[in-house]
Amino acid sequence: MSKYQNKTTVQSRVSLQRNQYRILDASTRNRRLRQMLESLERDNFHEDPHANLVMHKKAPKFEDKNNKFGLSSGSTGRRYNLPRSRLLSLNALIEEDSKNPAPNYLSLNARSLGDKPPTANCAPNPHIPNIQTPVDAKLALFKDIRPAAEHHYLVIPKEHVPNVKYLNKNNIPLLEEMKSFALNYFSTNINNYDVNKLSIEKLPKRSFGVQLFGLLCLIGFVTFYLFLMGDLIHPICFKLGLPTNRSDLASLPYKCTNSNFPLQVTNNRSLTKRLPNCIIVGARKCGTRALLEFLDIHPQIRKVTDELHFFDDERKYNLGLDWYLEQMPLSLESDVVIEKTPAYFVTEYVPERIYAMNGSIKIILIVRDPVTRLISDYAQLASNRKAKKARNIESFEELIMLANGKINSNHKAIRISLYAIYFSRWIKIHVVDGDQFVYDPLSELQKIEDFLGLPSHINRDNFTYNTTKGFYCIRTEDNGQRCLNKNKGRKHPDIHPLVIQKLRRFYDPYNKYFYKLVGRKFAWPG
Ligand SMILES: Nc1ncnc2c1ncn2[C@@H]1O[C@H](COP(=O)(O)OS(=O)(=O)O)[C@@H](OP(=O)(O)O)[C@H]1O
Repeated sequence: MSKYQNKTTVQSRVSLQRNQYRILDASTRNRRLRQMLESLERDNFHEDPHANLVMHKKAPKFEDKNNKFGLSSGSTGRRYNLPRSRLLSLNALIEEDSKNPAPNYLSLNARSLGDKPPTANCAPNPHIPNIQTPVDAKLALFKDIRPAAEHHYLVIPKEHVPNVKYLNKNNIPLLEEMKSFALNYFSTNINNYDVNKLSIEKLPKRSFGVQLFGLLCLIGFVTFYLFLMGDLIHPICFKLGLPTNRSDLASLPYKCTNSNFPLQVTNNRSLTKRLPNCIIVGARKCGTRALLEFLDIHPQIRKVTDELHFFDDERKYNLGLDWYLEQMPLSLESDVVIEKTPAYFVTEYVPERIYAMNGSIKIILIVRDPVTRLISDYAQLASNRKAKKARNIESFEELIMLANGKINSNHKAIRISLYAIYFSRWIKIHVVDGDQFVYDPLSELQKIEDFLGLPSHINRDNFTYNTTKGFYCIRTEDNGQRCLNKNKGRKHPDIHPLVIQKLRRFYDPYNKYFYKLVGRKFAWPG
């Protein structure tokens, strides 16, 4: 073979390889694109800004044998666990439901919270550190055992203030006293301190203060932290522990009053972390966030802000109920603690896990017109993909329809709107009309107060209509409004009427069956 021929052969081999590479590259690119879209889709299912719960670093490891709550970590495969991959035709669904009576969770190792509420650890610490200072009749001042600065002291009132959330303007004299007590100590004992570094915080659980006053079993004393040399500076009013919706703090110190708060709780010593006695399980994109925020107006409702995904996410569930409990807000025994995670409604093994935790837990489901829900889901997906600069955003039709023009009943978003197939797994469930909730939140909220056995509290004055957003928002104390963020109430894409019609036909029988199961009609077009 001549040198020239040899060179040509090598060249053609190179170009062949290049061609092969090109082919390979294209498929790799496709694969990557697909993976990217899939991961975007996964992301999309955690879109609520409150869904990004950071896992606690010190979360206890969960092992079945050590599980003091007696939960099993897996599904027992009961009949009410409809396999996720199987979409029953309506007739098959009705037949299956009629063959099986309502699920009975009594055989689960259920425990009621009322029996023995799990409490946070309030035992006195045997290693009480050196108290450095005067302890006057009303207040105590001592050095923090884990100082965040060279001089880091705490002032704690002996009077019981369960939590910063319970402060109101009546407590201003106490706060003033705490402040001057601290300043007095510093001016006589320490040089060179900076009064701007005085702050109020919720006392962290298991901190020295809690341990020291552990006999009183109080978590969340109001404490003054003096960070004399540290960087931790924030305004004097309540950085921690006060949900923003309840804050009307502006920058004014001590302006922590909110008429919704119970003013007198000083005799109630049972403020502690409790597992939820109510869960909003779904459905996704039906108004779960607005529902939670609006319910939180009630003084006896304590919400968990983040979507915890405890029961549907194996990683979280394996951390055990100790971890779950840790995420709960402080509450009184008479309070209702509510968590919301919309993925619970459609995840087959979740009901069993929830009822194993608490057999008498109250469940809330909010639903809306299935087609609008589906479009809302798509609007979110498209917006997330756009935000992540995805090159290929499928159209709504591409996602929900098969090439033969049929509805793609395996598409997750399509299935979430098939409320009837998930509904019968739940007991003690109250259903909220999400479409009605947009126009008249109060009537739906009042029904929930009733369902939860709470005194009626939420009223018309708690809301104000935001014409720009087209939604009700919470009226704040200064007559302003607090609305949900812009992820709620996105513009929906225009969908061809024929596609809408097809979807309506697809959902109609399932909707009718759902009405029957719930015992209530919804005004969803058929
Ligand atoms: N008061 C108020 N303010 C804002 N938004 C409201 C309100 N009430 C109900 N909704 C509807 O809530 C829809 C979002 O539902 P979710 O909060 O369940 O979404 S998520 O699953 O948590 O992502 C959201 O859906 P889209 O309009 O499709 O974005 C809203 O229609």
